[in-house]
Amino acid sequence: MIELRGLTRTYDGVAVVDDVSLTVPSGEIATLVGTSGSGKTTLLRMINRLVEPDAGTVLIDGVDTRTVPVHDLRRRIGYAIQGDGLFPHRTVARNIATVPRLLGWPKARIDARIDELLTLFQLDPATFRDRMPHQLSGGQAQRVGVARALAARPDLLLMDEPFGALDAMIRAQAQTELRQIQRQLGTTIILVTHDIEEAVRLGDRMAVMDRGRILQHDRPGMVLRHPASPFVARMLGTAERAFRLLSLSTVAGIATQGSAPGPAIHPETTLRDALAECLWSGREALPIQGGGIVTLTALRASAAQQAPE
Ligand SMILES: Nc1ncnc2c1ncn2[C@@H]1O[C@H](COP(=O)(O)OP(=O)(O)OP(=O)(O)O)[C@@H](O)[C@H]1O
Repeated sequence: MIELRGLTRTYDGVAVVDDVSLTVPSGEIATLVGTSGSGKTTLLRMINRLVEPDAGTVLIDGVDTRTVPVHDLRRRIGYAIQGDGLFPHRTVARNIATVPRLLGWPKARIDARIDELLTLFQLDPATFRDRMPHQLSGGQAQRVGVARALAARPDLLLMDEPFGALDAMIRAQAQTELRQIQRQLGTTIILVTHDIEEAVRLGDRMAVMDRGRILQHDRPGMVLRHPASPFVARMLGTAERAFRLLSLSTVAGIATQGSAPGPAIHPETTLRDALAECLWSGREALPIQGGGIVTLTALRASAAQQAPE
């Protein structure tokens, strides 16, 4: 579990992070969204002490991070940033190996880990292991950046816009991969993003920041249904809220028996995507792979049920 208590950081007399407290239970993903300059990156960097707080404490599993030598702390915490932050003169393999080498892992274990991570991120090890960062596309470099952050299996992973340079398709894929990896390893993740969709999709809880303060911190469904203020509602995109809520559930939950014409959809398809498919193809119902159908009526009923009173 990670606990931030009363964290404050001031620059030029302005508190850019202002008395922020936040608890993230172990094995959860907390997403952090907010206006530009609201202090998200500063808050994240106070956790691994790349920025020292002026006040407040960070506890990781009950241990005050000030009592841990900074280099030990940074080795234990994965950190993936926008851009990728790769060392330009090191191969992909050497980049991924950075922390395992510092920790003194045997070479065979490091090599196996590099191949495992490259495969996980759909980068063929034989092709990519010896490439230099400038020989990668932006999206490939970002995936290597995330692989490097995960290399030593950190319990805590801090991510600052890690998927910013990915196109929509690879981005969705990278998000799914991150979720799978996180579930497998039980990693606790704090992820800063500008993408509300990403925050809703990935966050067990999401925090909304403005001017150094957290305005709301709750399950995405709760934030969408009950934004704490008109400002939060605007941030979430007032007109988009209904669709974002629909993207939190899959058709498996509202499937009924029956048959319907046309191509079948996957049971994990979100209600939002199913609605789009109904509208786009002009169908009143869609067959689901493996049996059952989802109807437009059920989609509308589900949307109405989720709407705030
Ligand atoms: N080293 C610094 N010196 C002075 N001011 C700083 C420093 N680092 C950050 N700031 C200021 O602190 C505020 C918060 O910055 P921060 O990068 O944490 O915001 P952010 O929410 O991550 O922004 P964005 O979404 O635009 O990336 C900004 O006004 C920024 O200009």
